[in-house]
Amino acid sequence: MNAPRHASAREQEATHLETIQSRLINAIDDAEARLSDYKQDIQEQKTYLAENRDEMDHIEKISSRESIDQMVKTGDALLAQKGRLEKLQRAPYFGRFDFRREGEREASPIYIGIHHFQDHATNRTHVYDWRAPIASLFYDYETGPVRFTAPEGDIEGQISLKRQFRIQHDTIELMIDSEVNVVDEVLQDELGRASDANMKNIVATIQRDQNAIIRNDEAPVLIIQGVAGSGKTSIALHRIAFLLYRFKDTLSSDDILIVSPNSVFADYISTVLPELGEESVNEVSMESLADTLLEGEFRFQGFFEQTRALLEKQAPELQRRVAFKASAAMLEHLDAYLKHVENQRFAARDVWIEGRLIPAWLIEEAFHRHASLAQRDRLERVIRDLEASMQQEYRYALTPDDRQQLQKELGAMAKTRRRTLRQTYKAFYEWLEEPALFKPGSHGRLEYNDLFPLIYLKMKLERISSPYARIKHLLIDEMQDYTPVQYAVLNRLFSCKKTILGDARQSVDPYSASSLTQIRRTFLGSICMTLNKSYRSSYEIMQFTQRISHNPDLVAIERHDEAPRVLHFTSRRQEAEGIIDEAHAFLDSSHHTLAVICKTQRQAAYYHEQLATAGVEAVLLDERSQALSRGIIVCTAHLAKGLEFDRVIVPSAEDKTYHNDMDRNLLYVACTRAMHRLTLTYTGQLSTLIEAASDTNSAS
Ligand SMILES: Nc1ncnc2c1ncn2[C@@H]1O[C@H](COP(=O)(O)OP(=O)(O)OP(=O)(O)O)[C@@H](O)[C@H]1O
Repeated sequence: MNAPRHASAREQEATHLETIQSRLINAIDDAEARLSDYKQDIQEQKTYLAENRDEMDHIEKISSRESIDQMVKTGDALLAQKGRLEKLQRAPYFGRFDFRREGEREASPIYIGIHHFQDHATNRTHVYDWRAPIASLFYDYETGPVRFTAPEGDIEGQISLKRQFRIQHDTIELMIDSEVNVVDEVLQDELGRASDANMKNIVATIQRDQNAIIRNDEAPVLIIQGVAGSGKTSIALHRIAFLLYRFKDTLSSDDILIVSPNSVFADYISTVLPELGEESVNEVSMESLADTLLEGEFRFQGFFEQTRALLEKQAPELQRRVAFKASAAMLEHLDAYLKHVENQRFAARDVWIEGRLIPAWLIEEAFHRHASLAQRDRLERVIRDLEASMQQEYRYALTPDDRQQLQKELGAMAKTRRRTLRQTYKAFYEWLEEPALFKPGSHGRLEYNDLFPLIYLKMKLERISSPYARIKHLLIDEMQDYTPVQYAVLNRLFSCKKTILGDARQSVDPYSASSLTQIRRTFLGSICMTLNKSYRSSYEIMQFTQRISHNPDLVAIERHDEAPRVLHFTSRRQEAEGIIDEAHAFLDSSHHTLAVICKTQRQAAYYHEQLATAGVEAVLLDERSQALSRGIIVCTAHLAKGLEFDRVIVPSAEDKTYHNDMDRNLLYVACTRAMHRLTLTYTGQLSTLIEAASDTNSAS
C-alpha cells in the first residue's frame, strides 16, 4: 500500500464515518420520537381504561389491557434498539471488506460492527452485525476467492480489500489494510492494552479457529480444549451471543445456564453478553446446584473449604477420600451398589389371589424389568404385567379388590429395609468395606466430596424432576475440575446442548481432576475443538511458564514485554517490603490490575496484612467474595483461575511451598494470569519447579 493512496483512503473513510454518524443521529432521533409517541399512546390508553372501566364489558377490558401490554413490549424493543444505536455511535464498525459476488461486476463495501444498522427508508444495510452470515468472511479470509454459507445456500465471490479500524465516536484511531496476513497489528494493539475488572469482548479480532468454534451451531456437545489464555471463556461467551442471534426465535438468554467455579469469576464474565447486546444469562455454582437437588436437606462443606483443608493441613485421609470419590471407578462402584440396593429393597414373596398362585420369581422378574422407573410407577407396571400373566395362565381377570390386595402386598415387599438417603449413602461405604471413606463433620455436615455421589444415588433411587428442564444450552467452564460423578449428574440433569471448556493442564485439584478422555467418554457424540495459541500473556511470560509445565502444542503470541523476574530475599520481612515496592511501582504505572497470587488462603491473608500495614490499599479475595475490582488484589491460585491481571506477583516461591505436581499446576495457573509483567519472590531455597524456568535475580 503506498502513502498517498492510504492518505486518500483515510480521508474517504473519515467522510464515510461522518455520513454513518449523521445517519445514526437521525436513527436515534427517530427512535426517540417513536418512543415518546408510544409513551403517550400508552398513557392515553391507560387513562381511557381507568375512566371507562365501568362501562366496558369483560372482553373490552381484556382487549384494552392486551393492547397496552403489546405497546409496552414494542416500546421496550424500541428502547433496546435505541441502546444499540447509541452503542454503535461510540464505535460504528471495526472492519470492512469489499466483496464481489460471483456473477456481479462490482464489489460492494461491507462494514462489520457489533450490531446491525439498516436505513429503514432505503432498506440499505450500513453495518452488518458480526454474527451475520456474510460477516464470517471477515474472520475467515484475507483478499482473494471466498465462500460463505447464507440461509439461501453457499455464496462465492472475491474479496478485493480488507480493512480494520479502531474508532472512537467520530475519530478513526487506527486503520490498517491487511492484504496478506490478518489482524496481527490490530490484535497486537488490543492485547497490549491494560486489563480491566471485567472481561472484554473481542469481536474485532476473533481469529479463524476461534470463529469456527463460535459459529458451530450443530454440535450437541462442543468441548473446547484450549491452552491457558487461548480465549476459551471469551469464545464460549461469544458463541452464546452467536447462538442467541442465530436462533433468536427459539432461544433466549433465560434458556441458557453457566456452571461457573465461583462468584468472582461469574462477575468477571458478566459484562461480555450485555456488551454484545444480549441480556446476561444465569449462572450457578456446583454448590448451589447441589443444594437445589438435595432440596436444602443437607448441610455441607463448600469446594473452597475442602481445598483449603487439602492445601493447609497434612491430611492424607482427606486426600484419599477426595481422590477415591473423584476416580472413574467411583461411578462403577456406585452403579454396582445401586444394583445391590435394588435387590435388597425388594423381597419378593409368593402371592395367592382367589386360590391362584403368583410365584415370587415371576414378581421379581417383573420388578427387575422396570428398573428404570421410579418406585411408584414401577410398582404400577409390575401390577400390569402380573395382571397380564394371570389372564394368560389362569384366564382370570383381576377385580378391583384383587388389584388392591396385590398393591398392598407389593408395597410390603418393597418396604423391606427402607432407609433414608443418608443411611443408604453411608451403607455404600460399608458395602465397599471402606467405612472410613465417609466422614461427615460435626452435626453431620457432609464433606464437599460426598455431595455428588449422594446426589447420584438420589437421582437413581428417587425420581428427581429436574428444576432445569427448560434449559436449552448449558455452558461448563473449567471442565478439568469436575469429577466423573459430577459429570454423570450433570449429564442426567441437562439433556440439552452443551459447551464445555477447559484445560487439563490447569487442574488445580490434583485429587479430583478429569482428563479430556474421561470427559469425552461421558458425553458420547461430543465434538472436541482445540485452541493452541495463547493470547493473554506476553511471549516472555509464556516462555517462562512453558518451563514450569511444558505443553508442546502451545503457541505463544509474539507480543514482547519484559522478562519475568524471580527475586530472592533474605527474610520474609524483606520479601514483604519487596512486594510493597512492586505495589507502589504498579500504582505509578498505567496498568489497572495487580494480583498477588498465593498458594494458600493463609499466605494470602499474610501478604494482604503486610500491604495494609504499609498503607497500600488491596482487596483480599476469599470464597465469600462476589466481585473483582481494579487495583491490587490478593488471592489464591484457586480463586484466580479464569481471571487475568496486568501484573502478577507470586510470593513464597520457595521449595517448601511449591514442590509436587499439584504445586506445579497451581504455579502454572498463577503465572499464566499475568498479561504484561510477572514477578516471583522467595526466601531460602527457590522451588525446583521454577529453577528450571529462570535465571535468578537476587534482590538482596
Ligand atoms: N481473538 C482475540 N482477540 C483479542 N483478544 C483475545 C482473543 N482471543 C483471546 N483474547 C484475549 O486473551 C485473554 C484470555 O482469554 P480467555 O480468558 O477467554 O482465555 P482462556 O483460554 O479461558 O484462559 P484460561 O484458561 O487461562 O483462564 C483475554 O484477555 C482475551 O480477551
